[in-house]
Amino acid sequence: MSSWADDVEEELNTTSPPPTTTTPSFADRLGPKTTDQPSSTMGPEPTAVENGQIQQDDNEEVNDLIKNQHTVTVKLVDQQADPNSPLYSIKTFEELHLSEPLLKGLYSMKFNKPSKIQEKALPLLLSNPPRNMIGQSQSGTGKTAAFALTMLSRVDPKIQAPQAVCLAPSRELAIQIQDVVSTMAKFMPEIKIQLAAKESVAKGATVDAQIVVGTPGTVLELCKRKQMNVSQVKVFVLDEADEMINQQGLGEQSLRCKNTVGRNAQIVLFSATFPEAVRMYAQKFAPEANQIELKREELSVEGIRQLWMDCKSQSHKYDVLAELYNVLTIGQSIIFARTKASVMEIAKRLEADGHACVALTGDLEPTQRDHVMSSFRDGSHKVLITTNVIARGIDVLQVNMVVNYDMPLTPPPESRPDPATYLHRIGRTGRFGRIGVSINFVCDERSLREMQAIERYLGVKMIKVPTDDVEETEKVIKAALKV
Ligand SMILES: Nc1ncnc2c1ncn2[C@@H]1O[C@H](COP(=O)(O)OP(=O)(O)OP(=O)(O)O)[C@@H](O)[C@H]1O
Repeated sequence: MSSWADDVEEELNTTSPPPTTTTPSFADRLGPKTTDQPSSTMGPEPTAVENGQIQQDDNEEVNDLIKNQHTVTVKLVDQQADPNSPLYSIKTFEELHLSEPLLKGLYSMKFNKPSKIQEKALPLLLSNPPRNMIGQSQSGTGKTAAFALTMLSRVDPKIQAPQAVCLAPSRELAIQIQDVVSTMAKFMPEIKIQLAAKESVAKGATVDAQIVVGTPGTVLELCKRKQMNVSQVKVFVLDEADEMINQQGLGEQSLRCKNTVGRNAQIVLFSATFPEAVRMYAQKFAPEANQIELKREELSVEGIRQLWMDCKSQSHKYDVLAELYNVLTIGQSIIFARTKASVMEIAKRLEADGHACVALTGDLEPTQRDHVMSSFRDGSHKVLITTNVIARGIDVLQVNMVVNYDMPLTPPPESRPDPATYLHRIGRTGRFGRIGVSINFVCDERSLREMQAIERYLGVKMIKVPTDDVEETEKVIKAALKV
């Protein structure tokens, strides 16, 4: 009989990659670039900037807002499941019969009531026998807690080996998830949570934590080196699952990880976006899964005011950004540029012009990345310039502005407008019912069309603010942010 390590080796050699080339991308489904008419799946007309209704208030109020914003479609695999059953959706965490220490952990995080996705997903995630899940809800609505609770509820503290594995697309997100799970497990000292990202596990050390949160490359590497035995894994989670299964490289690694943990694990896929073609693949990845789905017109987070600025040229974009520095530092801001080189260039120029900021790209060493991220999280830096590397999942509540310095595009050679990445980028603000502002910089016909394609796809109308009247623009932004 082959050992688990042999199985891993075999998987690494034999598993075929997911259909990254045959699966049409999200952008493939965009309408023609030149059409001005909205698509028939347009959502409600966007609200005006000054109509921002969502208050940045206490958790209670925010929670109600989250719960009441949208209806979600729940597709149950088990058609016998009774939608009127009290377990179909829950109003309190107590109804889940979680262990006392886990409930204490939740309350210590001030999670007094479940959000809508938690309310719908948790009873399904925790039911027995375990069922796979494909869960979707808008950015910042509490998906992490849903899968964190699932992992913490299913592991046996007496077994000192990995029983739940959660994979994320970036080091920063894996660290954040590990932090959330650890905080939630604060009163469960017998449960260990291990980060599995570059340089987080010493060479030769054995991973004996019950829960492992990491990036797929490192997890595979640890399995291959026999530092981690995944034969007892009961829950396998992919956060940002559409990206994890569909992006070249990541998709292949995620599939190998899934095949390595074996057939019996409960597969849990979560994301704010599941483009249709990727959803079909997700259904193969997590067979017979219960599904919680959003309609296209529900994808946008209502608390985020989406603005745009008509810059004269590429170089004018920098001047406009520098002029906005005052409003960028009201709270915290993330500026997304397309390439690592432009991220570094923008950061260098801002610093030279006396505007403090930090830059994060995949080129930095892990320790540098951690340093940048913690200086942003602790507020010592208020402006972060980055690429798509942290477009997803990052939860820094003080971020109230996001700038798309360059519009998001799918990877080359297609390089088409990418509504999914757009949603994830702007979703770094407006977390859990808070107010946020996003600004798109447009500087020519092409970038205008890219933005319009995203507008049409999402059924939103972005509001133009002037580039030659900083005071007016500041006024609009401050009104939107209610400051
Ligand atoms: N039940 C709850 N009560 C209060 N706050 C909550 C609750 N659930 C989650 N939160 C908070 O909401 C914020 C957003 O949660 P989370 O990061 O899980 O969102 P997400 O849905 O995973 O977003 P994304 O799609 O961007 O990854 C976090 O700061 C989290 O602490």
